[in-house]
Amino acid sequence: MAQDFRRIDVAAARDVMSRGETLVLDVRDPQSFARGHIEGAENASQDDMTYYLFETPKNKPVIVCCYHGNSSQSYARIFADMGFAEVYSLDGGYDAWAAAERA
Ligand SMILES: O=S(=O)([O-])[S-]
Repeated sequence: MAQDFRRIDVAAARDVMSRGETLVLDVRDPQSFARGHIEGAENASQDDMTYYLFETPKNKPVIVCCYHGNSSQSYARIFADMGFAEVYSLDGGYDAWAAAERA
């Protein structure tokens, strides 16, 4: 049975990223991404998803980030359904990440 994705907060996302190579996929629009993003994140449109789904090793942790943590869950589910072992959706999205950075 496919693993489900997990929702994580900013602190937990930082923990995952600190463990090593993690694919952080930011699914926001390019302008928002250009204004600020999680260091090392890749900006992915819906059209880019096939590439990431097929070119990313299934054992690499994937964190999906959107604006507020809603649409990222749909993307995270796709990765989980495709057999990725560790898939996360960032709760609160980039808004929460940026707020934590400012704190
Ligand atoms: O607004 S959103 O969190 O669904 S991208």
